[in-house]
Formats: sequence, C-alpha cells, structure tokens
Amino acid sequence: MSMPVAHPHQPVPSQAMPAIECRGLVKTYGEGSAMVHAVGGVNAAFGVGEFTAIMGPSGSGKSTLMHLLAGLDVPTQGEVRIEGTVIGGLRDRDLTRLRRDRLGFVFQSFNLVPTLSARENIELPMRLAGRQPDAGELELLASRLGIAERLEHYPHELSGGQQQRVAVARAMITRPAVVFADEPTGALDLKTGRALLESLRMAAHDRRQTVIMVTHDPAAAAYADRVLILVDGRLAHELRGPSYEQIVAMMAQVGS
Ligand SMILES: Nc1ncnc2c1ncn2[C@@H]1O[C@H](COP(=O)(O)OP(=O)(O)OP(=O)(O)O)[C@@H](O)[C@H]1O
Repeated sequence: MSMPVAHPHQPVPSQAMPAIECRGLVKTYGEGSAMVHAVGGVNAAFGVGEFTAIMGPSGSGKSTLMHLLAGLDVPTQGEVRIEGTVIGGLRDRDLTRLRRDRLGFVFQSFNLVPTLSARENIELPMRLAGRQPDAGELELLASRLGIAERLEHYPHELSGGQQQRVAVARAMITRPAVVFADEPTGALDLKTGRALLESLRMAAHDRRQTVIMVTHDPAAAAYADRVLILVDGRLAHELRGPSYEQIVAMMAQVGS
C-alpha cells in the first residue's frame, strides 16, 4: 500500500503547539470607580519562530499584556500557556526556572550589573543556569550588534544605546525559546536599530525563536511577521506581513 505523498507546494497544516498562548486574559487594577481594565479579554497564540509586534495607543495595555505573557505578572482572569504549560499552576520556583531557561527579556531598564564588564553581563544568564558560555556565539552576537569593541568595558563606560545592545546580547545568548522585547530600539540610532531588528528577525526565522516585541515605531513593526494592535486592552486588529504604510494607516485609524 502506498502512502499518500503531500504535494511539495501544498501547505502542510501545522499541528504544532504555539510557543505561547493566552485565553480570556484579563488584568484589572484598582477597585470600584477607580478600576482600570488594563487588559480586557485577550486570546492570542504566538507560533514557534514567529516574530510578532504589539502596537497600540499609549495606555492600551501593551506592557501589561507582555508582562502577563512572560509570567512576570498574574492575570485577574484567564490563562497563559508557555510551550503547553499553564503557568498559573506552577510553583514560584518552577516559574522562575521556566523563565530562566526558556525566556529572554529585553526591557527598557537594562538592569546591567555595574561591577561586571559587558562580556560578563552577557555571560551571566548562562553562568546562572550552570552552563558554559559559548565564546564564538558571544563574539558573533556582539559583532552583529556592533559592540564587539566594547566587551571589556563596564556599563558606566558605555552609551545608553550600547548598554541596550549588551542587554539584547544577554537576552539572546541562551537562545531562549521566546524573546520578549519592550521598545528595543528606543535608545538606538537608525542604523543600530535596524541591526537589532535584523537580529530579532534572524532569531525568529533562522533559529526558530519566538519574538514578541512591543513598539510604537511602525518602521520597527514592519520587520515583524505580524502586528497585533491593542485598543483599550483588547485586540482590535491583526496585520500579517504588513508593510510600513499599512501599519501607519492602521495606527492612524485607531487614533495613535
Ligand atoms: N500597577 C498599575 N496600577 C494601576 N494601573 C495600572 C498599573 N499598570 C498599568 N496600569 C494602567 O493600565 C493601563 C495599561 O497600561 P500599560 O502600561 O500596559 O499600557 P501601554 O500600552 O504599555 O502604554 P505605553 O505605550 O504608554 O507604555 C493604563 O491605563 C495604565 O495606567
């Protein structure tokens, strides 16, 4: 009996589990008349190797959503699954381990350790996980991000943009399954911002890392495979493979 052969050009339906998924996600702050619905019922899935940008007007819940997805904040309702595991059911210790081993963070506060050189800062997550940093990998990341000449410098000897790139290298060195980036190009000039976005895109497409990036910048979002637009804590639009012009038009429509 011959097995059916899939046509090479036919898309194979993907049964793959998303890297991150959320269902009915709600986050409220305060009570009574002071209650704020920061996130108001979000369902979303982030595929393995997919690069998603989250956009929306100021106060629309982007950072709150990202913190919930990364297990850095606890939802009022709903659940988040990371690689199939419902994180609300994890003990603190297990959640911390999952974050350390599977997730990488590029947040606005770079949190570099001032007494460690750039190289030592980048190596830190590997050392904390009891793993040997790969020198070749570190050099490659550093040169791609344009900080190869700065690896022996301490954070106070680096510009804001260079510190940001050290933080990016630190988030990428462990090859985390999911990289969360909050305004990663905020402190960068055009050229280094582009290099960073190329690195994120390469991480997603070549290494199958899932990238979730919050940004206000349509040019940065245009590097992503899709853009999710939040309005008042809800997903209002999704654009797949969007051009810069499409993103600008959509943002104008939602009043940003
Ligand atoms: N700890 C908190 N206590 C009370 N309200 C909060 C808290 N954190 C966020 N909020 C409110 O929740 C809403 C969403 O905030 P969030 O920071 O997620 O928005 P954002 O889209 O990331 O905004 P921005 O683009 O300005 O950074 C806002 O109205 C904000 O004031």
